[in-house]
Amino acid sequence: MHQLTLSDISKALIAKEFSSVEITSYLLERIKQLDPQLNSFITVTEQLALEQAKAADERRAQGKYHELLGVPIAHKDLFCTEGVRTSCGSKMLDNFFAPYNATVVQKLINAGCVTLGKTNLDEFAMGSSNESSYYGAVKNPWDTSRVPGGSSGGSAVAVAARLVPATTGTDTGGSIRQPAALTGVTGIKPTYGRVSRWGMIAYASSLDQGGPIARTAEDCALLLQAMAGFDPKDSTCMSEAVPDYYADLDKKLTGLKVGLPKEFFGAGLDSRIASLVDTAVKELEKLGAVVKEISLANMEQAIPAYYVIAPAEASSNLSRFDGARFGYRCENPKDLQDMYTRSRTEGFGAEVRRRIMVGTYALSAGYYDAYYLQAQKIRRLIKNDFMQAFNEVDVIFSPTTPNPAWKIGEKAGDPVAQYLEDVYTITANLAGLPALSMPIGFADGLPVGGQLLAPYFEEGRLLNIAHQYQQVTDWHRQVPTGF
Ligand SMILES: NC(=O)C[C@H](N)C(=O)O
Repeated sequence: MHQLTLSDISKALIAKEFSSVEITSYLLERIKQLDPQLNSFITVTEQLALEQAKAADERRAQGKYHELLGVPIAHKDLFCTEGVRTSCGSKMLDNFFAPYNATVVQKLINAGCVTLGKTNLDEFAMGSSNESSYYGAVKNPWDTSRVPGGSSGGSAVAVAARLVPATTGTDTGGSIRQPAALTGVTGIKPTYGRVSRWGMIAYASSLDQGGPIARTAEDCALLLQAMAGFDPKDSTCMSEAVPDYYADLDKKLTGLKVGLPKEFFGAGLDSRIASLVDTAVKELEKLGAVVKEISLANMEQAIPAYYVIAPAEASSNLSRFDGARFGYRCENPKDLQDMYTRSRTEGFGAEVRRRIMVGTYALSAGYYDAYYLQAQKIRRLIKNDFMQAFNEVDVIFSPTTPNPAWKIGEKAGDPVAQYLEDVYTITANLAGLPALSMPIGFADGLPVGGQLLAPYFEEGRLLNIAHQYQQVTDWHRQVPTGF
């Protein structure tokens, strides 16, 4: 049963081959047995899941219909879930039980999804390896001595290890696509404003975007359909109508113009990944695509710009965690100042503290012009590069990451080495564009992802291309040994 995809499960539930309670109990048991070696869940909501599954079966018996009715999923533990711990991977929120559901969570509940639990992540989504979680590192099921990527590492691993057919994730600089690539699954970061951020604990508000992680593009389409759409509670959420992603999946790719940005294939790219991207491009050509070299000239500036803007926004967003209103408070504070200082020092891990300090510095008087303002100017140049490229091509293709999964601990002492792993993913966030990662092969047994980027609100195009690619390849069907 665990090898079934989200859409297989949806169809089987509709055909009454099994009930939601049956598939839910089965997966809960599987999580119990297998997750101790992976650590992909922070909280398993067994009782809630069984109640929701029972309710879904009852709704179905009454003739109610939704593709997702009774389908089990899990949420990255930074989406607020009513009455359930929402930790953000931090000691700071270890005792925080959200009093309400994030819009994404509520929309999926309304559709009839069953919540199996909350998945592990880098603390406050800051990281590319899932090692910074207060709840411990997540292991990659393809090689448990390696990282799964981050920050949505738990979400990607739970899908890759067949513990759950699909999960939600969030992506600020690659947090959906990079772990999807490193674990051999499919994930899409929608256009900024496509999915509501209400109830998603904020990291960098101008970059954060929620999206689905699943085994196939088809499953991502199903889930995104239910997640996307206008929300009056998020002022940056767009009112653009949500197209039928599922209906577009079967479109042929004849004449599709695919751009290969030359800057994404330079120094630093693992040669095994370069050759897998090459093979994937040939596959797209066989499907009718026309390939063209393009240039995204300012891409080299993306990492420095992102690692000023994201920490700057984080330093502001995380100021609310002061020991007074939310989460962790230190023992026996001497006075108010001592409470703030010790609660924050003890409640946040090293990487979060580093980013708060970098961000506070970049925003402080005298340095604002030198760093933050410059970074914003680069951001605009990167967006302009994309706009120009999309005058020439329909979609851009690149590697998702420069390297496959590395050993746990290997880059732990060198934050910049980790930041460099985001080199191909962060431009989409800086420009606000939709981007998808799909499995395109293996480098010595480790999964490799290919990234597709499209113009604003063209999520349907990305899902269509990935779906067509997945009809003629079987990388997404490979299963890690033992799962
Ligand atoms: N949140 C993300 O998208 C991950 C990114 N590597 C970061 O640490 O900012």
